[in-house]
Amino acid sequence: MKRQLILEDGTVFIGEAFGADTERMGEVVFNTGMTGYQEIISDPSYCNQIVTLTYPLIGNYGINRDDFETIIPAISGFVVKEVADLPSNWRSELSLDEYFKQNNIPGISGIDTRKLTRIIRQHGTLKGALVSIDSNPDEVIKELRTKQLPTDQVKQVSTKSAYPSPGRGSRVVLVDFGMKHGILRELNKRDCDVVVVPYNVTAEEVLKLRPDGIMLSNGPGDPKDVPEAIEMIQGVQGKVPLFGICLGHQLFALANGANTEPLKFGHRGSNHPVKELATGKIAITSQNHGYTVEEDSIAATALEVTHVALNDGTVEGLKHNQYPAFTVQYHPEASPGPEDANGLFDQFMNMIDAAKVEGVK
Ligand SMILES: N[C@@H](CCC(=O)O)C(=O)O
Repeated sequence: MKRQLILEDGTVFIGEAFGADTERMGEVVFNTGMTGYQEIISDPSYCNQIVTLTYPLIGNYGINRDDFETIIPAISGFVVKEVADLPSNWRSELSLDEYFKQNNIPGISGIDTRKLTRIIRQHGTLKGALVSIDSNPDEVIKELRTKQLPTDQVKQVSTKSAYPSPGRGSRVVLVDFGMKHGILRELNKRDCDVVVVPYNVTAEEVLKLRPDGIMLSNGPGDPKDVPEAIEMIQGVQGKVPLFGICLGHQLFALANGANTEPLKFGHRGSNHPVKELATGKIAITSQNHGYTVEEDSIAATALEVTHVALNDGTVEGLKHNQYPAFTVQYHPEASPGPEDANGLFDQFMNMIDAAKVEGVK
């Protein structure tokens, strides 16, 4: 069966349908990772996005029980050059086609993903739709140009109520803006007594849980669409050590008076080099973000830039000058991707231990 991928700039791609027989609209973005498609399709930060992978053969090791980043995937659609019909791996339980059918996600293959990626790079991120071969492209293009995509993605993917993930170590309140399981895995590995809370938790509710540390998760969309989280961060920082990842990093910046802005086409891949300014050390990192903290907005705040991207010089890490609080734009939990930055979770544990002895100031 044929299917169309239509972009708001008027480009129409025709390819083979796989996955669910349904139509979806979303922001079209590309990821350059050569492996890790299972983690990518289950990363809640891709909510409302149609993702294309630049690596040409996808699905060859199937879908397994262990590599999910969430239970219910939030991605809107998937675009590949070639999809493997017969996955081969000892852990594989489903093909990509079967998984997408089960989760009502449409896919398209047989597309020139190099051409698509070039269009996104030149035009910037743009809206697109996966529609049936019978749809009229002109009507779809008109709809893409006039219709706004939803801005409540964080609400869509965050937990509705708090739940524990118990351990015997430090109590960490993990604010779920669309949390990847990898973050919870890293905290559990360190025996943290984690309480996962919804995105709209108040500072009072967080402090009532008597946390030793607060973790701000990744999540989809524009950080400016989550004002309640900015207020919460202002109410907890300086009282408890804090660590933020990706959307959590952007929200921390906004809470301290810095600004965020959209990148032309984002950073999405598993080999983005990042430099730590204090040591000059380079880490190869996993990234997935469409927004960035505006560098010029930081000077007037109590924040300091700790890390920068080597590809384009954008801000990749921040710390607070007075409080035990630091954040990164990239993904130290990896999944997928390199684990060079995993030590940041240990840094957070050390910060928590120091605060237990010395207090937070
Ligand atoms: N949604 C934010 C953050 C992504 C994330 O937290 O993974 C962005 O695209 O910049």
